[in-house]
Amino acid sequence: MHSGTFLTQFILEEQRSIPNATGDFTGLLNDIVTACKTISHLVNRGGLIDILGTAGTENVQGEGQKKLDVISNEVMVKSLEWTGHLAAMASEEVEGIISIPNQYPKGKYLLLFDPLDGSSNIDVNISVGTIFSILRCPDGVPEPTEKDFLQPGTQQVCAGFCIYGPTTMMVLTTGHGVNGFTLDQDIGEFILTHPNMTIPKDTGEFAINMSNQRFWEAPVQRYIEECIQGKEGPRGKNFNMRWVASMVAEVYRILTRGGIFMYPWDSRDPSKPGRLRLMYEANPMSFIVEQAGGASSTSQQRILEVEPEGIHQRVPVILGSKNEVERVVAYHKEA
Ligand SMILES: O=P(O)(O)OC[C@H]1O[C@](O)(COP(=O)(O)O)[C@@H](O)[C@@H]1O
Ligand SMILES: [Mg+2]
Ligand SMILES: [Mg+2]
Repeated sequence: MHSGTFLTQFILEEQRSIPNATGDFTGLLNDIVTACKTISHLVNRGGLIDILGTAGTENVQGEGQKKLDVISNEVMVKSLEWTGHLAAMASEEVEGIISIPNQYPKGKYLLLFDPLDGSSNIDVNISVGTIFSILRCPDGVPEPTEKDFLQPGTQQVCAGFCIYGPTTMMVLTTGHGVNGFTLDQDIGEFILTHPNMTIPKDTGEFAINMSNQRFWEAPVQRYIEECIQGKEGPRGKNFNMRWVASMVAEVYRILTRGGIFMYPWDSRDPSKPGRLRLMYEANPMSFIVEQAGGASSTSQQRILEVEPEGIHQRVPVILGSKNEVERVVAYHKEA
């Protein structure tokens, strides 16, 4: 595909490469694109319309919801429930499965999404995004339940994220590499601007929330300590650090210039396996990172092979440039 291709055309071309394709998948992706364009518009309006600040409610994670968490969740559900491509949905902001109202036809796909990623950055005008993962609904299941969603990340049909930053971009994979599209606000279309995004195997840039350092396990302490020691230390090279606190922005940076992003297990709340959610953050981002030549691990196993136990379960996340991720995993094995 040459740069300048419209996303709609790109999706249609992809569909043509799938034997007996019905157009269901293409239709679903177009619905998601429409929802993200709507959220992009709202995010961009910010203080001009009453969408900043807290909603005064809590989600299933026990986190305070921002108005935009609730609004973007509503936009996703309302844009997708009637179109006939989905059997059911699941969202970071909704405890149970979101079923398709009876008046609408059902489709063969399951959608999981984080409607607004990087919520702590909304009010301070830093990039946020939407993350999504598409699975097939098991055959013969008219009314999917949570267990039908509990498929390992290797079963994803498609994963993507939209980042609402200086430009609005959509990053997608259907298992044939990773492509980035920029929203042309003038014509309201996503245009292919970043074909075949790939992550360099090596990097000199790490991203982790350093304020949690005292709670990390020894292998993570060792890895970060060695990065900080730089040229004078065992790594013999200097490292730079970044932390945006929006996973979409961290992953987009890594897709653009490499790097390693870590949100490891920490002892702040030992009962919690991690901060980030497997089904609508770690799995879609891991599919994208691996398709771009990177790696993604819990420190013990490939994230995409984790057997899910619940739609809101959390996992430790270490992803990015392959050689660095493998080094962190090796430090855990040695420990
Ligand atoms: O506030 P912290 O500990 O730096 O965590 C930041 C992380 O939390 C998140 O904001 C969690 O996602 P949500 O905003 O969707 O809840 C990630 O995007 C980000 O990487
Ligand atoms: Mg998130
Ligand atoms: Mg979120």
